Amino acid sequence: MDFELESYVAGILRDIRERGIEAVKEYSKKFDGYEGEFLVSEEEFEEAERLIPEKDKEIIKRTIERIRFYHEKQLENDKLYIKNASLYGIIYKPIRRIGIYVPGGKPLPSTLMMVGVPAKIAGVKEIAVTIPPKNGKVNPYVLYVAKLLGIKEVYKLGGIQAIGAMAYGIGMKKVDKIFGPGNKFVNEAKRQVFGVVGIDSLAGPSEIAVIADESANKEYVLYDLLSQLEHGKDSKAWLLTTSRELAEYCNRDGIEVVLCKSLEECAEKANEIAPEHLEIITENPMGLVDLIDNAGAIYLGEYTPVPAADYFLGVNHVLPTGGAAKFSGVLTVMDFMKRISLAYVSREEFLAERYLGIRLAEIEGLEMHKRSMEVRR
Ligand SMILES: NC(=O)c1ccc[n+]([C@@H]2O[C@H](COP(=O)([O-])OP(=O)(O)OC[C@H]3O[C@@H](n4cnc5c(N)ncnc54)[C@H](O)[C@@H]3O)[C@@H](O)[C@H]2O)c1
Ligand SMILES: N[C@H](CO)Cc1c[nH]c[nH+]1
Ligand SMILES: [Zn+2]
Repeated sequence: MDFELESYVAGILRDIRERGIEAVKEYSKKFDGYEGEFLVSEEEFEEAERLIPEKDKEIIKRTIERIRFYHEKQLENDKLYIKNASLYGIIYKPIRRIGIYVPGGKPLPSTLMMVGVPAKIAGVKEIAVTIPPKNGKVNPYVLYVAKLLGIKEVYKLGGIQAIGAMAYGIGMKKVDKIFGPGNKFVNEAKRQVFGVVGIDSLAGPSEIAVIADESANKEYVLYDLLSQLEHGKDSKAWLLTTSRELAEYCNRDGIEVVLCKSLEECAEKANEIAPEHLEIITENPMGLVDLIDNAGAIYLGEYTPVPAADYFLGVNHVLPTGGAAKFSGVLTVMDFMKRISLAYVSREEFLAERYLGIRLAEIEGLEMHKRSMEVRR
């Protein structure tokens, strides 16, 4: 836990809560050099669309199709059953209003695809998007993706101030849950507003761990490790290997190399790290899957590099980091839905079984609970 970061972010969030839009404006000016309207106008959407080459529009559409294909399979049906003429189960309802944070230090339109597509499949009605502006503008590809997904509410807001604005409803209608990854400031702000709103997961600075043996192609492994370090100075990369030669080849700045005696030891190291992404490039990658409990995503073999998953495989690239893969997982369609417990009990079953509740209410000393069940005829 980074206590300095915690109190730094808490101070800014408190200020935003207390001073509202004035504070949001000040932090936008300070951190993003932006002064002006936050909501993106219709003209800005149109200008963005004009800027994008037709070929790129096709790339984006095809990628969205692939992401949709993968995610449609995740939608769960209500689970209901009837017993003694009573109805029991779980029904699912989409969250009404969500906020999507799109990272903007290096703008990531692919992240809006990864969050927007499952949100739409789940049936979320209202979506607000925030992204830090660059030179006063939103990345045109992000606006084009928003347009394709039918999202009209995009705000030029980044960092802690974007999370505060979405959580407390400042300069926009409050959202019910915030989705999307970000740097350490964004991630910590999301962690701190949890409870005021929901959050998807702690999806902070990118990470990769690679388990590889002597059979792995050294160049492939090295580029995969470097790919995630490219996201920023807080990103992490680990190589867990049984090959001394590979260990030496990948011994570069930013890469933590662990030479292990066996692949089982590599797997156990991976479980301790709980990396966002775990690549397994060994002779028999499937053979290790059973040994892995903690990873946001597991990618097997030479042809499943993380960047392919980041962009075009269709799998989701919003994943837990910083060890959060020990208790949470990849973003799915069901993160955009709430479970609601449903019961419709028949008189016959109620009267036959209420003695259980009546006695338990006596054990707990809750008289009105007991009466509620007793008074019914
Ligand atoms: N885990 C995942 O699923 C996942 C997916 C995609 C990207 N990522 C990560 O998202 C991150 C994106 O980071 P980014 O920086 O490019 O964009 P970002 O939008 O997350 O952060 C940029 C914003 O941070 C704020 N900021 C910067 N310095 C600050 C300071 N000193 N104090 C307060 N606020 C400050 C500014 O408002 C700035 O606009 C990367 O670390 C990347 O690895 C993670
Ligand atoms: N690797 C990031 C997730 O950690 C996702 C991403 C987006 N663009 C490129 N990469
Ligand atoms: Zn990436």
